[in-house]
Amino acid sequence: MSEPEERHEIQETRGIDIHTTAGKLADLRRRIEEATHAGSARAVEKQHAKGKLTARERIGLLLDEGSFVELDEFARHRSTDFGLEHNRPYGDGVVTGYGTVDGRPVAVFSQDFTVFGGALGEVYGQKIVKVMDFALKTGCPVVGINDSGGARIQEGVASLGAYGEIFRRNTHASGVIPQISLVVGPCAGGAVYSPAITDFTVMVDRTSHMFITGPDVIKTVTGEDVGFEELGGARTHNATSGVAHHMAGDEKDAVEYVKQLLSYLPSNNLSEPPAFPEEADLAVNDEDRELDTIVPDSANQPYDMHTVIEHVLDDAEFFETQPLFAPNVLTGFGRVEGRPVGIVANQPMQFAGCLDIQASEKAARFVRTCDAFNVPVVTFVDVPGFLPGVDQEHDGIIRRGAKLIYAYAEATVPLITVITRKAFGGAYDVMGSKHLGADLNLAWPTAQIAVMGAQGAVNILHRRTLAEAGDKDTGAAESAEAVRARLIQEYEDALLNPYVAAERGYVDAVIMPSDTRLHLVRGLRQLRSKRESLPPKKHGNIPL
Ligand SMILES: CCCC(=O)SCCNC(=O)CCNC(=O)[C@H](O)C(C)(C)COP(=O)(O)OP(=O)(O)OC[C@H]1O[C@@H](n2cnc3c(N)ncnc32)[C@H](O)[C@@H]1OP(=O)(O)O
Repeated sequence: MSEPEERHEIQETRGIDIHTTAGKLADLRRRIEEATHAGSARAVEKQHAKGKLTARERIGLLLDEGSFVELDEFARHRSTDFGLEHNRPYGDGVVTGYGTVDGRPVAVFSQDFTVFGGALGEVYGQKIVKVMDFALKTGCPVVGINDSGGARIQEGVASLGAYGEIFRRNTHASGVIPQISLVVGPCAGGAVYSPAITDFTVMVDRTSHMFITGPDVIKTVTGEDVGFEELGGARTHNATSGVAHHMAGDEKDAVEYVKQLLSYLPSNNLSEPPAFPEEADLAVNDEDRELDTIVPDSANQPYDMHTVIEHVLDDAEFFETQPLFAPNVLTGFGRVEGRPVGIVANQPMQFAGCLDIQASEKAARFVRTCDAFNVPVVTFVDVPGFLPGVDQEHDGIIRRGAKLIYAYAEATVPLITVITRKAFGGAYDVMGSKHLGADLNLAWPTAQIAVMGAQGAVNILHRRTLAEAGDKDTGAAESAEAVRARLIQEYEDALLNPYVAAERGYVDAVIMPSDTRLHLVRGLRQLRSKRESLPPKKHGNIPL
């Protein structure tokens, strides 16, 4: 049936005369109704049975009530292959538009699995591209809600082209407007690269899957047996691959996380993150004083860096990103005096806080996100160095660890670094050091800023003395162990402190731990007017 015939039939059956104004209005209402229920009742039921919401229900959860304005509601494909001409639902399987989150403008697209399994065709792609361009022009974040079987097979290369257009928009929008991906169903094949380019990806435990090639293809090609969950479930991408930034228990939790994330980010790179101006009480209180005893006497004993972070942030609220990935470095947002800050911190509870490949990449990406979106970075340092190991070397710790240096060195947002304990070797330089451009570098009296720890240093510096002491162990005035202990003590007293660095201005102040919040408040206030620019260039060449 041709399109005019089809339309005529519908009008007749519904008793609408589109030659009258009332009829035209009724016709619009009918079309809206049809567009709103584009997926079959059976498909919606199946969707709910899987514990998943529909595309429109998700938008309803995300946006402020009544704020959603839909675009391209009546767009539909014009394909004629494989019988597609008989199935032309309004919207073409994706709901796009704009609205507000906490009163702030946000653009959104929400893939509708109940229509063609959310598979992306030419028109569907054009809708996404249009809303992304709209967001870029108006300077508002884009939230992409992904639940799709990927490229619409019937539309072939037109579908692949549409993906390419989306990837290009993702790239051009990167660092201009925040882009957040909610993956709430399948996201397969090359389709995964759109979320991968965005700033944050949130997945839902058990119902989200991301993979380039699925279990069947893997079985055929490599013989490996793996299920969807293990291959590309939320836990895998949160804990193992680092693709995702949050593993939500359900879709409500996922949407809540996205809303909170947005609250720390500006609408675009030319505006400031939203602030709740409130003046901090600068008097040191009992809670602040708890930090004076947090660092154990023994350098080998860990403490939880979360506690330090929570003590300096407003209401002790630390909104962590990627908590399950590379837990030896902590990243996330918080507020100081109502203004967002990004936190990067070594975590002595994991691998003694060593930096490894995953931690370096996690922190580097986070620093760059903060820098792109005008969020000051506060860094807490307790790092014994880079994690030793053949795997680390062969997997590229040199190239991949360099990303963190690059990220700090090119960041022009306010940078404040607090060394709580160890800052050894290259890791000292990497973790927001003065030398990479931090604005204010503070150290606690417990800081140990040196090339390496005492054991390693004494072994190298006093190898001969220790060997001789070992030879004479029997009957010597001073046992080998006593010699070692004395040399360690000498090294610690001479070099394992913050004062050698302070003498050189590498740290701006040695502070009481209990004064940390006070220093952050004052420093961040002062740095609000910071202006720094880098040499003009097309773009840098970060070691990828
Ligand atoms: C640059 C991008 C390149 C790419 O995207 S390459 C990747 C291409 N996509 C894929 O390989 C995934 C194909 N789909 C699947 O494996 C499964 O449908 C998937 C996503 C795991 C979901 O499985 P189920 O939950 O069991 O759902 P289902 O299979 O019954 O699908 C529901 C309806 O959606 C349809 N569908 C799914 N993926 C499609 C696609 N790519 N193109 C066209 N139609 C597609 C599927 O035929 C089914 O339709 P119907 O309800 O039976 O009419």
